[in-house]
Amino acid sequence: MMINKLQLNHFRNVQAASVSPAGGLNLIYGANGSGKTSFLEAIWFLSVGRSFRSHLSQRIIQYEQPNFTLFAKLSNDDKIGIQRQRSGDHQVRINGEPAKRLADLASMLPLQLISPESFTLLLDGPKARREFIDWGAFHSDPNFFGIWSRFRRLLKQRNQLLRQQASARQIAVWDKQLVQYGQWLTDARKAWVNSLNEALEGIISQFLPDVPIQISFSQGWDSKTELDQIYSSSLERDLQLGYTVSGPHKADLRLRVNKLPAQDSLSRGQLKLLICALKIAQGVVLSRQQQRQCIFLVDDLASELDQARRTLLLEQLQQTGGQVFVTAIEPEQLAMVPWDKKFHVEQGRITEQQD
Ligand SMILES: Nc1ncnc2c1ncn2[C@@H]1O[C@H](COP(=O)(O)OP(=O)(O)OP(=O)(O)O)[C@@H](O)[C@H]1O
Repeated sequence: MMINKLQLNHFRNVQAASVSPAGGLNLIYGANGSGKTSFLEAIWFLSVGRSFRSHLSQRIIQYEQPNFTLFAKLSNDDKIGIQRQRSGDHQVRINGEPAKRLADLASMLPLQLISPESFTLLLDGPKARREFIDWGAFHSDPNFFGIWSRFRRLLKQRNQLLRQQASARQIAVWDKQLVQYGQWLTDARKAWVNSLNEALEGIISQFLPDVPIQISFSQGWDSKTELDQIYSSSLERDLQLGYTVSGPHKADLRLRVNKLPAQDSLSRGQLKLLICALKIAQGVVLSRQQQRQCIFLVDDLASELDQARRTLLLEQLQQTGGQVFVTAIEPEQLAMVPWDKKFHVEQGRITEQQD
């Protein structure tokens, strides 16, 4: 999937912009504070329905404006429109009709973002890595979202019962369904991680050839024990604590170098390369399994990477065959690949540059 046309109105410092990006490599360049990240943020918003920088959508509306509007026309002619009011009201339209759920946007526009915020994938707790695995499982199976949502609701209900000190019999009623959905989720996650590992091998051998990285899936409970036994055997402890300690909601992706957590062993540049490898692998698996291309947004590609690694990263992104948006301060920083289109951003004005 790619974006053929993108329009932004009153989005951060962009008053109005209409661009037709290339299907391949797009460079977005301009000085600090010109609006490059805002451009990527707008694309992200169209897929996820929120920002990757601020939890408050009001902050994204251009100062003194009542709302912002985003519109994208995709390569299959689908259209996505989002308008957000300062009051908090918002409208999301897909092909002119109100969208039923935000997940529909995500499945229309699979995206991977590589930005300074992406370091949370390795530096923060397991939540970000779980979301990372679930991105793949979500795109690989249309049933994933429904089952994942039901699992979360059931877990919430179980935790509520635990806090209310409900009887074991009452809780067991919920556990039966929780086990069913939880096991399904876990199998879907395992399958995705297996495919991801295959794709990762090749990419990591290029990005970090001398670093022995081990990647393993941790399902969230002792793998030698069945999930129903986990829920029943830990019931007493769960009741004492008032929440469910183990289960698929604790799943994680473990990344180790010489048996140590990757974040404790790798340099900042190596961590960035590992994150890039993980994100590119997501797109590679998606296109292998679903014959769908993922869009890559790369904010400040040049930072923390030497010239050789910048070239390698750009080449790998290009090889995915997906649409790529990369930001840089100066185009000379990334002159090693032929850009399909270049856009200059200056004080929120976005203009396509001809060579
Ligand atoms: N709601 C808003 N209304 C108007 N301007 C805003 C709003 N929010 C942020 N800005 C401004 O928009 C500009 C664009 O920020 P952005 O982060 O997109 O720049 P950038 O080109 O990525 O910069 P850098 O190279 O420093 O990362 C900044 O100058 C910021 O102060």
